[in-house]
Amino acid sequence: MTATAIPAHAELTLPAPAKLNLMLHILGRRADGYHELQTLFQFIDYGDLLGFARRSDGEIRLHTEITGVPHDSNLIVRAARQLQQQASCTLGADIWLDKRLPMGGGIGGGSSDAATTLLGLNHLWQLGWDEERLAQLGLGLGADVPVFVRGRAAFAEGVGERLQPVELAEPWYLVAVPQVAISTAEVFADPELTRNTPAITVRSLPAGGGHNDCQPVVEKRYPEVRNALNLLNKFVPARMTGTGACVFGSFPNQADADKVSRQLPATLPSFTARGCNRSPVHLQLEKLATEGNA
Ligand SMILES: C[C@@](CO)(OP(=O)(O)O)[C@H](O)COP(=O)(O)OP(=O)(O)OC[C@H]1O[C@@H](n2ccc(N)nc2=O)[C@H](O)[C@@H]1O
Ligand SMILES: Nc1ncnc2c1ncn2[C@@H]1O[C@H](COP(=O)(O)OP(=O)(O)O)[C@@H](O)[C@H]1O
Repeated sequence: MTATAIPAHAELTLPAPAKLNLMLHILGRRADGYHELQTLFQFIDYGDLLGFARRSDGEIRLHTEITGVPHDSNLIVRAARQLQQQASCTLGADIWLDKRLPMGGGIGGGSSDAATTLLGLNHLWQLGWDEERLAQLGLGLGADVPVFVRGRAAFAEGVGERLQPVELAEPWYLVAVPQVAISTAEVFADPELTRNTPAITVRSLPAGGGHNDCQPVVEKRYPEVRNALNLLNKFVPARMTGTGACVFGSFPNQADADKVSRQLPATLPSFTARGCNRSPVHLQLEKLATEGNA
């Protein structure tokens, strides 16, 4: 990836935060092969940044390249084009991305970029779409897009599209990034995956907050993830997010999280960030709306 800073002439700059799956239970497999899940999503105050500027010629141009992701396959471009088409909007957009989130790590960078694009262009193009409509469009781009569009920590069911907002503690997290790419499809296709965890309700979360059914399968296939969990478990109870590879632990404050981060080996990069029940992108858009009304 070439690091293109967001230029000064961007009209709007918005964050695209990461998410953690604090637990992820697999209840069964649907007829279409997709898995029924129950998961708890919380955002962290760490992520990518996107810059937007209107174009009058209707073109959608992402000016930042991500190695291995062709321009037209990038979720940002796909989100922008679908919104433009469905809203019959004649305006286009220049878009810049400051990519900070590791890709394919289970922290939802691509989905969050797509959601921030929908929210940002809805604002810039003055489309007036509500979150419900944006979330429905987002679901077609990926199962995790709706929660980023809604911007509230949530208990999710189905493939992640049925969302119940929740108020969780907002600790500091240390997120360790094992240097391995994991295919979500491969994890869900594993014959050893547990697919029959009994359903719970958001009011009956098990002590310890549940578990991640994908973790044992990933630990078995990827020693890098197993080692990361073992290392982090020496300091704090550690868990994997999504289908991996990232693993995380929670801390009462930033200093404690940073201290452990510094003790991890250089072969295991990590970062620390605050958990948040409201997505930073929504807070920023609300701030803009307040300033606009002032
Ligand atoms: C399981 C989660 C939890 O957040 O994992 P992460 O991607 O964040 O790690 C997500 O919901 C992932 O959703 P999403 O990111 O849309 O999944 P995709 O990459 O499109 O899925 C790739 C493949 O995994 C399988 N798949 C995915 C989701 C699901 N609920 N059941 C499945 O069986 C399907 O075979 C699908 O074709
Ligand atoms: N803007 C984007 N950012 C990251 N990945 C993208 C983007 N657009 C498309 N992708 C593709 O989506 C895949 C999953 O990305 P990502 O959301 O980072 O993973 P995860 O859901 O595991 O956190 C990437 O490997 C990449 O091929």
